Amino acid sequence: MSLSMEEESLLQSLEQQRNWDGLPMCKYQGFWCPIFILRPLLSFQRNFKARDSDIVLASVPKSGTTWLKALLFSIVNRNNFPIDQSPLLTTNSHKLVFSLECFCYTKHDNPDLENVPQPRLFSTHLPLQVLANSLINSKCKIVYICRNPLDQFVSERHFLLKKQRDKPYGEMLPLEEAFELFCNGVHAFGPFCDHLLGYWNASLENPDKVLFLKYEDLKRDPLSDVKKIAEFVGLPFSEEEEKAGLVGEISKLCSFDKLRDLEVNKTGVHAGTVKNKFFYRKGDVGDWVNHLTPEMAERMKEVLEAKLTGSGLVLDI
Ligand SMILES: Nc1ncnc2c1ncn2[C@@H]1O[C@H](COP(=O)(O)OS(=O)(=O)O)[C@@H](OP(=O)(O)O)[C@H]1O
Repeated sequence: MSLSMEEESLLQSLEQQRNWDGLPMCKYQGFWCPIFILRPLLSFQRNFKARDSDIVLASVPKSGTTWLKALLFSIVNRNNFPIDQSPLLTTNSHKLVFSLECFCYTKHDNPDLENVPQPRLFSTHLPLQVLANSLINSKCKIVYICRNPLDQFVSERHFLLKKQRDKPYGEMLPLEEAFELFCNGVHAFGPFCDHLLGYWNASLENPDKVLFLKYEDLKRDPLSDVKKIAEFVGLPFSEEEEKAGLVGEISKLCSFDKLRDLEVNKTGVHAGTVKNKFFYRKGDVGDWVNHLTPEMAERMKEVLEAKLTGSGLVLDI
């Protein structure tokens, strides 16, 4: 759908810049919004009606979204499907948990979301400050995941390079230039520090509303985070479930190796354009050392110190 005249004139009033792969972006309410998201975002802000039972997964791209979608779906639906018949075995998690701005609101201004199975699971890469008021004011839950920004940057760059081979927007910037833009917060849905801080502060102010997770913790001890997520969304594992090993089974089903090796994730395509296999690369913590210099890591440490000091948020880099 194209922009209305009003939206077009809003766009013309906004600062614009290209992402590292040439994708056009505009600065809307403090964040770098890919322009193709602007209309869906405005529709979402205007029309989304949250339910108290909704669960929304939020993240900066490449922070563990695909993984957390699989975990959340499995936790919430554990009484609907036995593990060996999970829809995840034949369907990519992006098709089981819909993105609000990249899917639900892309074709319709006011899509019918009434029939999404209860509790409705959605995802978003949007920063907290632009979420629909209805979502903020309801009792719905937000599960946020963040990641070491160096790993996230490397992951995003690889993803864009692969995507670009299929559908180029323009020239891909050299690594150093892309990194400098990233450090300055210029990337899709950035600045990442503001994104993190928005949800981090909300999780401190209202821990029943926002659960703040780290990719690295999830890697280190998935069982503990799976239990934490279940409790947070009001579906704690019973003693019997724990004894039966269900927490471990869900973690194993959603593990990187298991999901990457499924036929659907080796050959399928997401939203008609992105190959599912692009969502599974290495799934490692600390892979940035193979791609970035110690000087780049130092630069990132300075950025984090300047932005996060005093917030209580510490990222392991
Ligand atoms: N199950 C599981 N376990 C651990 N890690 C996983 C898993 N699934 C995907 N990944 C890794 O997550 C990175 C992709 O991030 P996102 O899923 O947030 O991407 S997206 O925003 O949805 O496009 C990307 O990280 P990198 O490998 O570092 O590129 C994926 O490989």
